[in-house]
Amino acid sequence: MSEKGIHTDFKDNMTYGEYLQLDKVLSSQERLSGHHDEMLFIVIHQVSELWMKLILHELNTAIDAIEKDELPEAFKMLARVSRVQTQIIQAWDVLATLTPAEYMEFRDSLGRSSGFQSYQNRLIEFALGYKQPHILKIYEKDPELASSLTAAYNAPGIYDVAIRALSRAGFAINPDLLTRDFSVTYQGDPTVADAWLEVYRNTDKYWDLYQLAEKLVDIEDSHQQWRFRHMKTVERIIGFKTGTGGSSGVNYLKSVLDHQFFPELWDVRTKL
Ligand code: HEM
Ligand SMILES: N[C@@H](CC(=O)c1ccccc1NC=O)C(=O)O
Repeated sequence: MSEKGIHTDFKDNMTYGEYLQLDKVLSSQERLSGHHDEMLFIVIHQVSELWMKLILHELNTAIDAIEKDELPEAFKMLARVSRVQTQIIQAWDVLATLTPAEYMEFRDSLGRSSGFQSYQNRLIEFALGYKQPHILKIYEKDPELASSLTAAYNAPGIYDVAIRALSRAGFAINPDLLTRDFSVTYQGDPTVADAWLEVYRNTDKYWDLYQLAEKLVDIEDSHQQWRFRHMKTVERIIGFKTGTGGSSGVNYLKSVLDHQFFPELWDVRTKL
């Protein structure tokens, strides 16, 4: 687990600012409009992107751990993801102090840029299994980004590896699911529903799989809360104006709330 020893260029007299590369981090808040409130807008996005970086780091390592049946290690990372999600959900309270009039003072200086282009948000949604072909087109002009996004797009998401763990634990999972085309968003399967039902009915016997399922529910729940707070904060700031990224705005953000990442983990609750 430890990455110690990879780097050999430690400096005895290294300072706090050098270690954290604060020269780069703290010189990256350029208010294009010069408006006072644009600082809040930039900082909230940068903080969110930094937390997304940690989410991805944990989520991708958790995916590898689940593939290796190292579930306790995965739980540790998924619990951390949940805590970080709490932070980015609460960040909306800070942004909500931005009034419509304040935002309109600098909105034009954002041009056509939009959170729609957040590369890390896409990677998170891919890791959670939400794949939509039109998303890759957003990044066509940047071949480097496009190729690493495509790799994540084609790779199994966390729910795909959880389904493979169910199969390894002896559940009769539809074999097509184990080697399916992972670039297609998972649509649900009765064999997976049956397996989770068995896990939830026999929690003592399948304690680790039950823990895994509940950790996944925590993460989906929080991801949806984040999306909902985004949608509602956007509504209070720009109402139903169209988005700078070219979408309908709030109505588009409402429509993505419909997607369920781990459908059987929600359905099982009705059956218990
Ligand atoms: C005043 C604040 C904000 C407004 C008015 C706003 C507005 C919007 C709108 C209208 C969209 C739809 C795409 C478009 O047409 O532009 C969008 C997408 C998005 N925004 Fe924001 N946003 C705000 C703050 C944030 C913050 C703080 C984040 C955090 C990183 C963020 C992340 C995203 C993401 C990831 C999407 C893509 C959502 C998806 O496609 O599912 N936004 N935003
Ligand atoms: N889509 C927003 C603009 C926006 O929020 C934004 C612009 C540049 C960088 C990040 C942004 N945040 C989230 O979408 C709007 O329509 O006002």
